[in-house]
Amino acid sequence: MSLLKANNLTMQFGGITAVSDFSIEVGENELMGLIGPNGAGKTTVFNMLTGVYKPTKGDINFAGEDITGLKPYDITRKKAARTFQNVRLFKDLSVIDNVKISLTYQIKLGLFESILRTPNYYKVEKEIHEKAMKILEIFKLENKSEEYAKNLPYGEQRRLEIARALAASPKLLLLDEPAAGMNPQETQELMELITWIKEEFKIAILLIEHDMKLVMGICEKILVLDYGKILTVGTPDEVKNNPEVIKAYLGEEG
Ligand SMILES: Nc1ncnc2c1ncn2[C@@H]1O[C@H](COP(=O)(O)OP(=O)(O)OP(=O)(O)O)[C@@H](O)[C@H]1O
Repeated sequence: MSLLKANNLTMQFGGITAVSDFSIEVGENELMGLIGPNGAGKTTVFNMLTGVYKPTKGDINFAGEDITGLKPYDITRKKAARTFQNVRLFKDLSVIDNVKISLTYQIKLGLFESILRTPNYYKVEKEIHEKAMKILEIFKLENKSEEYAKNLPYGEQRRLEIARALAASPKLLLLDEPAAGMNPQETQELMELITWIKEEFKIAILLIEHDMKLVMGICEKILVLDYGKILTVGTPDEVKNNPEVIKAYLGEEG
């Protein structure tokens, strides 16, 4: 069954059509890649799917509900969480607090309980702490839990961003160039981690990535965008051997 189904999404900025007639279906436990040359419209697609932009046309259905036009906050609550191309962390908070923020979104503690610090308040606080530490362990950041997010090396900041998104217990995780700026070894480790997350948490993942090795190595299906339009959708092998895809990429280099 498809978890995400978007039909004929179009995004215009003034006279520019950044994306036109974009449709996508992502299954409940599918790992899908969104690729395309620079400026093809990948981030614009993410921005429409996560409520940053309201599509000029088209509709988005997520987990059986129409989410077209909802705000990012509401879409995260409906369990679609994302990361950004440029890392967006709370840089002046500790590593663990970045994760805790996502977790507290989901916990309903009354104002009364928070102000009076009732026994339930401490119980919930402890649970949040333990859950946050577990998530940090997955991303091998448990020893850095008290460091400022801004002091982490770049590769670890990227991992922390994914950790924070995962803390929102998403059904769909949208990753915008998760391996950007990582060295080959970090990229390899991330590939394995993304596949593991998909299997362990039984979630769907949609990722934008320029690193072809990463995309081809882990995605079950790949959607190729070019000049705001879908060029093709298929398995890594189908996409790799598609002459139009080869032309679009060679065109970029030439
Ligand atoms: N807010 C905006 N206002 C005007 N034009 C925009 C806006 N956002 C994106 N665009 C334009 O839409 C087109 C697609 O941009 P987008 O960033 O989605 O591409 P991309 O495939 O993510 O590129 P890259 O791989 O370089 O990140 C570009 O021509 C871009 O200039």
